[in-house]
Amino acid sequence: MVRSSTSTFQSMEELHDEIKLKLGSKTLEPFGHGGGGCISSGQGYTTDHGKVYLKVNSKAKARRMFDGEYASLKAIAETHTVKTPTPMLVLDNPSGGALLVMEHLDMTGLSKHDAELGRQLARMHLHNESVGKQTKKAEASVHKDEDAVEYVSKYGFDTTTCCGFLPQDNTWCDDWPTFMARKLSTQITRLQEEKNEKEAPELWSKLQLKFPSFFENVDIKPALLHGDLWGGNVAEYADGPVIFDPSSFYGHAEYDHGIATMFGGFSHSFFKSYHELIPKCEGYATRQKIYQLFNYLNHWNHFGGGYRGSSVSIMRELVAS
Ligand SMILES: Nc1ncnc2c1ncn2[C@@H]1O[C@H](COP(=O)(O)OP(=O)(O)OP(=O)(O)O)[C@@H](O)[C@H]1O
Repeated sequence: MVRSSTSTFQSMEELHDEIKLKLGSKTLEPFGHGGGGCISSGQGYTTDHGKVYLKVNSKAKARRMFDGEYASLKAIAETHTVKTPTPMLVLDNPSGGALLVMEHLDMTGLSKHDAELGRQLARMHLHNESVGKQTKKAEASVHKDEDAVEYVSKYGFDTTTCCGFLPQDNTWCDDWPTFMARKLSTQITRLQEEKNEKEAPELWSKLQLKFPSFFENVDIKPALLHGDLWGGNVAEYADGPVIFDPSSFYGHAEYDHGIATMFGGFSHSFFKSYHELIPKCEGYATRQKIYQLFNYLNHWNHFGGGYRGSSVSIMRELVAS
């Protein structure tokens, strides 16, 4: 992986020359149709070392978004549990915004590898815990491994990551309910300030009081999360399942199921194989509402009032529970 500086370029040609230099490739030729998702556009290119995918966004804060995606892809890849495109470069774009260069994968919709993705996601969620167990064993041993991966004992991430294009406050926190309440609070404050919303803040002030009760009797260990695991961010390629476009942080493993169950795309086999490795804990269904609430609020902040009804009704339900 090659990380860039924050230099800017005079033209697209210069930008392409910079990418070629950083990738050590003489060629950089577009292929196929350009594409992209709701937030950014993208294009595949051939290089001397294989195919790469350039994800481009012209927003002023695109650099922060792509730095977060780069760090997330890297963290997931380092668990060796589930395939993600290898991130290569983040560069400022001369015409505004930024771009992310990553490995190109020929992806198709998730179908025959759905159960395998369930297993692999569970292994990714368990990875930090297993690092913790190995660390304890190593502490008791006389042979020290200087290169051993370190256990993460808090909730958060070293880099700001964006769910959509809005930044998530990943400042490290010792306690999951506090971290999760802060995530919700940030969304509510934005609605209050930017959309003059009144009812959601009132409901949140009531919900906050009972918030810790939703997490009683659950042993929550920090797990590396994808952070935006909707059906549009999972796929399969020739060798198995793929997850992409993450906005990672260390949090409660159940969090990744929140958005996964909002828009479909995940089968019974996916959840069955996941729960064979991480069984459901008491209170799972209620906590799913909390994790979905974050995503409804985040969609409301991104895309407008179409998500207001779902957000407010979940809050009312949780307040009354
Ligand atoms: N590494 C890659 N290789 C090949 N195609 C890719 C790659 N990354 C993304 N794509 C294609 O681009 C599409 C959109 O990608 P992505 O989800 O990263 O965009 P986005 O605008 O950030 O997302 P979203 O729609 O989730 O908000 C994917 O569905 C896929 O078809």
